[in-house]
Amino acid sequence: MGTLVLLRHGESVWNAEGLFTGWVDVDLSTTGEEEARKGGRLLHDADLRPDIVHTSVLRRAIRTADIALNAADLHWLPVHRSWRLNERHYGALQGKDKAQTRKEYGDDQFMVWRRSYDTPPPPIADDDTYSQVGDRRYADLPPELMPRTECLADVVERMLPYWYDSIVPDLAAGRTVLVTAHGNSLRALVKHLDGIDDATIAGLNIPTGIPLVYDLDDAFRPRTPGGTYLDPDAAAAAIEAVKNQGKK
Ligand SMILES: O=C(O)[C@H](O)COP(=O)(O)O
Repeated sequence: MGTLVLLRHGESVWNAEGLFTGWVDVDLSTTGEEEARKGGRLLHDADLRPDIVHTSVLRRAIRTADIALNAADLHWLPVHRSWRLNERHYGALQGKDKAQTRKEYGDDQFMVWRRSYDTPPPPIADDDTYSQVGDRRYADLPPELMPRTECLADVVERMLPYWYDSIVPDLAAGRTVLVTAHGNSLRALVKHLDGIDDATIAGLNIPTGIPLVYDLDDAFRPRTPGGTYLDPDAAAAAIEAVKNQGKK
């Protein structure tokens, strides 16, 4: 029931520099801003008109929604933000260079930290420059919910309440819903939607800035498994680039 559009934020400054980002609040690069505009134009050209937007509390997703909506002439839409749509907290890897980490710890450990379903990176110390402890935007979060690291299973667990409580009701009301979020929070959502098993999800990557459209049935399951990218060729190339991060 309803149409769901998923949009990963455009390239961020730290994506461009090859750094693990997680909950660090970095901005879009100029390439990322252009990707967001292109994402909005793709929506417009496909005649897809979201009625409502859900995004994280991180600047790269918020700005992507803003730029894309502006390009689609939908800048006036209501937007809801939640920490539950944030990127996966990357623990002590936040701020670290992906290629260097891969060299230092080896391919296997690197991939376990990036893509295993249930092994989180080591936790970040509260006094680390890239810790979010004390960040005002999380002041209302019960302390036991504030992550110091997360694996994808943790993201599924904290994202799903938002899916059921905030996004599904919009879909049930017949709205077209745009979710502008992050590589791993969207992987968590796609895992749920498509019923992907814990091992197979390791091979799924989400490209930046290309809308992925899901037509949902009455049980809020995709009519077309995997959904449809509005620019499939660009998506395939960008997916390959995400996969190869850290291999420079
Ligand atoms: O947080 C990050 O570093 C990226 O946005 C996602 O990174 P990944 O593709 O290495 O998980």
